[in-house]
Amino acid sequence: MGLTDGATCVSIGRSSEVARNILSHRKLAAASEPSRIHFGMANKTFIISAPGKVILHGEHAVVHGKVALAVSLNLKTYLRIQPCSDQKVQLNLPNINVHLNWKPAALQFLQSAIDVADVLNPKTANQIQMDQLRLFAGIPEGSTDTASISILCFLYLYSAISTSYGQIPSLDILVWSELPIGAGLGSSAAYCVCLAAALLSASGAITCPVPQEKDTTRWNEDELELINKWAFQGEKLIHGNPSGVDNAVGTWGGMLRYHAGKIVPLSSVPTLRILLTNTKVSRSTKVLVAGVKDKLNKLPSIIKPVLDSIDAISCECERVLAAIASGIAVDEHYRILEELIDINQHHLNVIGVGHPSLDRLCQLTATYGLHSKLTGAGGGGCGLTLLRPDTSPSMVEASKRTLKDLGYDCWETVIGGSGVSLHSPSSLHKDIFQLLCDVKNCQ
Ligand SMILES: Nc1ncnc2c1ncn2[C@@H]1O[C@H](COP(=O)(O)OP(=O)(O)O)[C@@H](O)[C@H]1O
Ligand SMILES: C[C@@](O)(CCOP(=O)(O)O)CC(=O)O
Ligand SMILES: [Mg+2]
Repeated sequence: MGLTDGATCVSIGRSSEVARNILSHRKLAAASEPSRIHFGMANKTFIISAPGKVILHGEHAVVHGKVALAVSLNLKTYLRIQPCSDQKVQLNLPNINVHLNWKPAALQFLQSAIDVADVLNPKTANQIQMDQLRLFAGIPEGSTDTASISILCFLYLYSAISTSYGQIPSLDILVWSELPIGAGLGSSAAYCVCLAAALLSASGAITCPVPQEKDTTRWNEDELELINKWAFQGEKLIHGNPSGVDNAVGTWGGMLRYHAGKIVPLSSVPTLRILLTNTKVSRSTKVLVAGVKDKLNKLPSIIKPVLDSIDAISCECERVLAAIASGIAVDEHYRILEELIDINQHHLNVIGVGHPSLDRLCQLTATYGLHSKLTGAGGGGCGLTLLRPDTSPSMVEASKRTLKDLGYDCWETVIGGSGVSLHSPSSLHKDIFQLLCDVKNCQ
């Protein structure tokens, strides 16, 4: 589908016939009139957001086919996309100080290296393709720094999506996140979900449901599925072996039960009060996930039962949350939730993803009668603390003060917001819009 900017008529997508047929068969293409995307000027900017996530239970075990419960956060990653009159593809990643541009003709060379057999079921990048992308970007072999990984992830999604669905024209992409990066709150997945949604829209593979003034819209279910699949390919590049839970939350939002690729939204959940603490100890999800796999391979009879127990914790937690939501024995069920948090934190230490900074978090909150565990990949990063409905504001303030004295960031969070969305600029908080516009525009 061609996405056009009325007067200036900037076409930003021409799907190949093959992709168009498949997609229209799946009702992915616009049903009637083609959608219009308005690019070019400040007021024609197009903005996409995807939320971060908190894993309540099941991190790491979920990589090995166990159940995880995860919920979206009110902290998001934002992507600004606009056409670039300068015949360039620009990538601005202000969080990590990356500002690059390429000639589309040069990127076309990359597309010939990416073989995409099935547009609805994207294949994982192979080593030869990754080497081509790396050489193209001038990234030395074995580089694992943040910038290199983020650039490779963009180049892969750009090349594979334009090979699959249609040439992506010159455009200026900026991704900025209010999430701490590399801290267990799913910034990598939010980055991939935003990129997948933007590039699929620009290629014409999915529609562009342009939001009304001051409004936000979302894609239809088939389109969300496609966004999620491509975001998962991006996560593979960043994480090595992701479970898919983070990109599922980034795509659909809300609270989910994730089990071996099966995503079930949880309908019966109480409003949970959660304190999030960022220990600011940096770590890499990829390294931690690989460490658990090594332990499992080395000591299967010891580690497997731990993962089974984490699975049981997630299932029990789901049951208890439903009971609380129905108002059944709320106090008693909160006690069970606290116990599950304590047990899981011990398990996560056993499988080697704890950290002294997280131990301190747990000990400190325990002095206030509160229960904490790491969330996400661990090894530092963030932990969550469950607050009861009746935990007093003074108790929360006191624990926050003590944690901040340790140098940690600490805030009570809002959970359960929507997944990947398209925003009209006027629907965004003006500070966020300003921030997205302040970063250098396409010349
Ligand atoms: N806003 C962003 N801009 C650029 N890269 C990002 C952004 N958010 C995430 N990333 C990429 O994701 C990586 C962090 O992923 P990961 O280690 O899984 O931590 P987490 O997902 O818990 O934040 C970063 O090193 C970077 O490559
Ligand atoms: C450890 C894991 O369960 C979650 C990782 O989350 P994060 O990247 O630390 O936000 C890995 C995964 O599920 O892919
Ligand atoms: Mg991640």
